[in-house]
Amino acid sequence: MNDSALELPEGYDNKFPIRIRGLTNAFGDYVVHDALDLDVRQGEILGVVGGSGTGKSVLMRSIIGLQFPREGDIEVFGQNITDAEPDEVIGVRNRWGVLFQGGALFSTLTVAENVQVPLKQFYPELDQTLLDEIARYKTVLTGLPAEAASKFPSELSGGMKKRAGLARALSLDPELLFLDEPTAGLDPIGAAKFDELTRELTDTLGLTVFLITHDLDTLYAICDRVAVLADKKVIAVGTIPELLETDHPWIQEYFNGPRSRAAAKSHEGADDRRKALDKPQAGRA
Ligand SMILES: Nc1ncnc2c1ncn2[C@@H]1O[C@H](COP(=O)(O)OP(=O)(O)OP(=O)(O)O)[C@@H](O)[C@H]1O
Repeated sequence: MNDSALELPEGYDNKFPIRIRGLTNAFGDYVVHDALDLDVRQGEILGVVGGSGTGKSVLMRSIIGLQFPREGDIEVFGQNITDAEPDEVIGVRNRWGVLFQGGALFSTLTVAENVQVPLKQFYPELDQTLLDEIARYKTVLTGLPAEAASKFPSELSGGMKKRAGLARALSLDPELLFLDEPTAGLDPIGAAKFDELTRELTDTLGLTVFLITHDLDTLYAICDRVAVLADKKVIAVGTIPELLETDHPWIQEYFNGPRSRAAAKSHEGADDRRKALDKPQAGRA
């Protein structure tokens, strides 16, 4: 879909599809982020964690232009999107896909029609036959049966809705994928399958993934690095072993707690398996 190649700014080397510097977000007097910095590396799945209300979703919304920051710079593919007019960043906006919490599917549209929404928005010239073909392909790509394309969200299970939301997020062949708590509400088997799908699609499609989660299994199973939000900033970013070396109390409590240790144990070897698959080491600190 992205034939309308974005003119990358001179000097941009695509190592960091997202760079954030000095980001401040506030609602009235309530400051959510205060001079937050973050780099997301090309090709990685970056897990974003933090206590409830630390601003993970607000951070994601800032990057995709749904939250106007009070201060700071956000570059996506080398282009500063914070002070740009919507028209100026259209070439960036069609290079990302978003799976919002809960899927956020349009309930009156079928799965295929949901997948076609971004296509129609960015490529109004596409004819219906092609739109149907793309929607069917994206539906199957996310592990749904082809028949699911003609179903309405109310006819799908929770796991199927997530996959349908993912199909829509992938409709424009994005390079960047934003996932907001993708496994929330799924049973453990469904969650593990969704994790596997995320890893597989990331590797085969060459995606960079910004993944907000509370799911420790997801962090251990598929994330290359983890960014920790606390104290209005990203206080640390690295692999889980690297984070364990930091002495911030929240990080210690989070990753050394019994649930984290259980998740670590059940995913022992996940890192080695990823390396064995010869995954490029982008995203490794
Ligand atoms: N539109 C808004 N108006 C006012 N306050 C908001 C708005 N959106 C978010 N907030 C506040 O910003 C803070 C961060 O919210 P955010 O949803 O980003 O947290 P989060 O880290 O994603 O939390 P959770 O893990 O519970 O989903 C919260 O205190 C929230 O109440």
